[in-house]
Amino acid sequence: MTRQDIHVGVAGVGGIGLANAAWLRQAGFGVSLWSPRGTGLAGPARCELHATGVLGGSFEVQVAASAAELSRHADVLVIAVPVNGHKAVFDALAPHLRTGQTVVVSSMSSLSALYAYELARSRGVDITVVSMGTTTLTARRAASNEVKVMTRRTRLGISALPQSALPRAKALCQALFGDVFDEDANALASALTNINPVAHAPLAVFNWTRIERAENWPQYHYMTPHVASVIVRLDAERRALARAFGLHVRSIEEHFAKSFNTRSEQLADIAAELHASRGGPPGPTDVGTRFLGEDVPYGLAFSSVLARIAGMPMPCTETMIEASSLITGRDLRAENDLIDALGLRSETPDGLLERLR
Ligand SMILES: NC(=O)C1=CN([C@@H]2O[C@H](COP(=O)(O)OP(=O)(O)OC[C@H]3O[C@@H](n4cnc5c(N)ncnc54)[C@H](OP(=O)(O)O)[C@@H]3O)[C@@H](O)[C@H]2O)C=CC1
Ligand SMILES: CC(C)(CO)C(=O)C(=O)O
Repeated sequence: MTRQDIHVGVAGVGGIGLANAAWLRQAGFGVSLWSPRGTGLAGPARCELHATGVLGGSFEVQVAASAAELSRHADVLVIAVPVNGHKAVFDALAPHLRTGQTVVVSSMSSLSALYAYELARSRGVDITVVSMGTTTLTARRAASNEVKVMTRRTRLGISALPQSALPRAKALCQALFGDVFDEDANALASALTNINPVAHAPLAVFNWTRIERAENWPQYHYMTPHVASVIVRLDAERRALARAFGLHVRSIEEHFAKSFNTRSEQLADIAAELHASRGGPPGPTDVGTRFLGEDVPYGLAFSSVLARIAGMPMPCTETMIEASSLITGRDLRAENDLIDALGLRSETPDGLLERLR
């Protein structure tokens, strides 16, 4: 099979969906894009996508009008929407999935990959679901068909459901995205590897007035030493939670070193280094930011439920969930639609690990 014979359907036309599409086209793969709620990119059936930054060029991609159309010709599906949309996107795709397809979830949180895998199996369809706890590229959408690609990560973790599919799934991802993948123990390790919740929630809460006034604030400059110290405490709880499930996940400092080649050891110094070298990205300027609206329900609140079933306390995580809910005026714990769909509250650690094999 040559690259032109492999067709990738990308769900999501935000920064990551467009960046993945541009990357895959320049690598020679066929690509279709789908805007799940229909607000981001509507027909015609083809469009020219423009990328700037670390990946530059113009690329022709196909535009799918529905989940059915996206899946019809796709060998691989890439899910590139905030986790708030994962269940809805999988529910829409489920009737159209075929045995043998691979679904790549990037980035994956809250075990959304397990939801997709079990949903397909309940319909008698055997797919492989690949989880990445982050993205291969970082990017921001500039217009409906324009993306600024900020960085390409040097290493990131990957896992597969079923676990036995990992060697084949890793080889496929290397063909698609390059030789940048390390193996995570399972999908829970990939979910807990996602450091956005521990980094983004304090950044957003402690810079809230900047967000509310829509100021231009370079986010690593405002990851000040005291804010960094809160992130480090949340990160310690995230790693302790992983250990309670017999898993090792790398620290936030290691994550930045692997993602962006930073050299400093302490998080506050890493933030200063990133600000000096990149000057950005700018922090969010919208009170609906996914830094709280995605990362608290699907990251911190998910961890809180897992901590309860593992019988361990997460005091800083709980405080941050409450502070985020208070400032947004939302019950962010209640916004996660995967926890109950996966039956996590009544699960046991061993039972959950068994489902991830
Ligand atoms: N951008 C980055 O550099 C990084 C992003 N990530 C993660 O990658 C994922 C994608 O990020 P990014 O592309 O920046 O996000 P965006 O917010 O830009 O994604 C927008 C896309 O997601 C779709 N979408 C949003 N909410 C929903 C929903 N509730 N249901 C269905 N579809 C929805 C939109 O659909 P429509 O077009 O129909 O409006 C649109 O296509 C997120 O989980 C993010 O946390 C992780 C690390 C870096
Ligand atoms: C680009 C980066 C690293 C900023 O926090 C990110 O992870 C995101 O936007 O989700």
